[in-house]
Amino acid sequence: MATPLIQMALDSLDFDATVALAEQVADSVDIFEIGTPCIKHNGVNLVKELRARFPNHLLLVDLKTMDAGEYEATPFYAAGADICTVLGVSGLATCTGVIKAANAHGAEAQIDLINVDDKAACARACAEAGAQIVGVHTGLDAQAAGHTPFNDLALIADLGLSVRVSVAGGINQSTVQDVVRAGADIIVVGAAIYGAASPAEAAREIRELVDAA
Ligand SMILES: O=C(CO)[C@H](O)[C@H](O)COP(=O)(O)O
Repeated sequence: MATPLIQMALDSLDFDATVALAEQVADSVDIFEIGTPCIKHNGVNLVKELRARFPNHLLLVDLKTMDAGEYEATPFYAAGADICTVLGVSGLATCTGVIKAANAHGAEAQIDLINVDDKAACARACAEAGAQIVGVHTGLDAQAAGHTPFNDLALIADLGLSVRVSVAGGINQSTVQDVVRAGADIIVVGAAIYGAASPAEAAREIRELVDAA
């Protein structure tokens, strides 16, 4: 199995702080995620800025699209996004719209399974529709209520679908090797890096743990 990719979630609202944080952790991560609050606050110009500064990193825009999939995602792919996210709860028509926009730009669509009741059925349907990535995701509010993504990751990874599986939701130094072993292809880390005293050092630790798993 290939070494999983590490995705750093940039969840600040501040444009300059987001760019500065990306600079600090760039050596240790593969994908920059522009988090949902961040992209809503800063818009497509932040995609262009990160694309220009980091031509060799993948760029995920966490749109969490809920409707008008193709229309909403198209300008972000055009600005340089490699991956945009769409909510599985939006339904297949919206997911298919984002997949269509991704394909038109030689890019990828990620279906976020957050709050989907039947995650296996949604993942299967979206894989059949051509999605490249499904995201197992315990959001920040669900984390605050004590939830974790680990059981859902095992469920989705064990389906053996022809999509990559991403996992997000409070992953940190003590759990990152477990999610590698559970079959995650993309590991998302936000607070464990940006909330650390040294984000650069925390990102290095995560990299070493993933590489050693
Ligand atoms: O998409 C998100 C919230 O909806 C976060 O970016 C994602 O959960 C990663 O952050 P953390 O590691 O802090 O959970």
